[in-house]
Amino acid sequence: MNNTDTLLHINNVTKLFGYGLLGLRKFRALNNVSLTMPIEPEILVIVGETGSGKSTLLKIILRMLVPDYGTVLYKGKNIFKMKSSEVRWYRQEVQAVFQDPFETFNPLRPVVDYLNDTLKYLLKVRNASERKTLIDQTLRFVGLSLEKVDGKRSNEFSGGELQRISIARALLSRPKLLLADEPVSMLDASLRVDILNILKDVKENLKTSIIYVTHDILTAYYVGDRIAVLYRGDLVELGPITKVYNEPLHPYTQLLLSSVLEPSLDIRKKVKPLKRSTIELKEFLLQGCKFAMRCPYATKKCYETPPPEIKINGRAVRCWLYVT
Ligand SMILES: Nc1ncnc2c1ncn2[C@@H]1O[C@H](COP(=O)(O)OP(=O)(O)OP(=O)(O)O)[C@@H](O)[C@H]1O
Repeated sequence: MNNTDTLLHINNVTKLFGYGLLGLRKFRALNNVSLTMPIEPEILVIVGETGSGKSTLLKIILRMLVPDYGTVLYKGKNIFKMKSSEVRWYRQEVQAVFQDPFETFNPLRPVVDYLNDTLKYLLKVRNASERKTLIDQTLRFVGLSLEKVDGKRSNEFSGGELQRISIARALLSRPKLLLADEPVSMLDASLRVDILNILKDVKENLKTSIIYVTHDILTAYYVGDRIAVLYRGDLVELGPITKVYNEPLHPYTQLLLSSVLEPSLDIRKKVKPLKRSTIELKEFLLQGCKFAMRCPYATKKCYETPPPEIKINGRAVRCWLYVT
């Protein structure tokens, strides 16, 4: 895929973090991760358990963290080599919604001020009545209105309403890419589907692509077009979500899905239990496949040599099981 067909191209991105007493030794929180999103809108789900590198990847895309190796191209431009005018453009094009909407808004400020600020400072909309119109239009898109929101502070809204307002704030600049970091995990189950439906509308009607980060395999299936599975910084599997759910290739993906899919996946019985505190760093430091210590199929080679990326019917998996 060349750059003109590509919205986002993450190319061999590696992020090192320090560990140990002085933090002088390094582990790879992201290890040579490559991922491409096409220009056509899609919802790409990034799934993985705590510590798999999901937030690190999002922070890199948001330019909050700089990778140690690799590049990130947005519409062909290296996001870490942008001029200040390009950075402003990038902030309009790429917006984010976070897990806890109550952390997004200071309870002492009316929430509408945040929307106003985005229009004033990011988009330079100087006319106050134009700002009101844009705010009302965008709030209506998420099922609210300026009338319902005006003058109120965050503590006067439910979590679901506040998450809608966060999404509206992110949509004001008509972004082409929305990063949604666990946007429904703090909400009651009954409200989750409303927010997920808004994300689907954003893709369908505004033609905005979405990276949806989650632990939750069920909401992933509900919204996602493609899924990327991260394990200890390795992208272990990537593909269309229905194909991956119907036939997970990587033993870790099989394990993730076995908690929700019945009845044939018996891998849970075979996988070694995880003792998080001791095993996490050991896994990050493994030379070979990071899942080897838990994998029922692991051989000596899995511990020693990183598996190559194998392409199978429009999907990609990193596992020695598929190397013929
Ligand atoms: N600034 C940092 N310094 C050192 N280690 C870090 C730093 N940020 C993250 N890590 C470590 O990097 C690994 C990946 O963390 P990351 O937050 O990206 O995972 P995650 O998949 O987003 O987890 P969660 O779902 O809990 O948010 C973890 O082991 C984490 O402890």
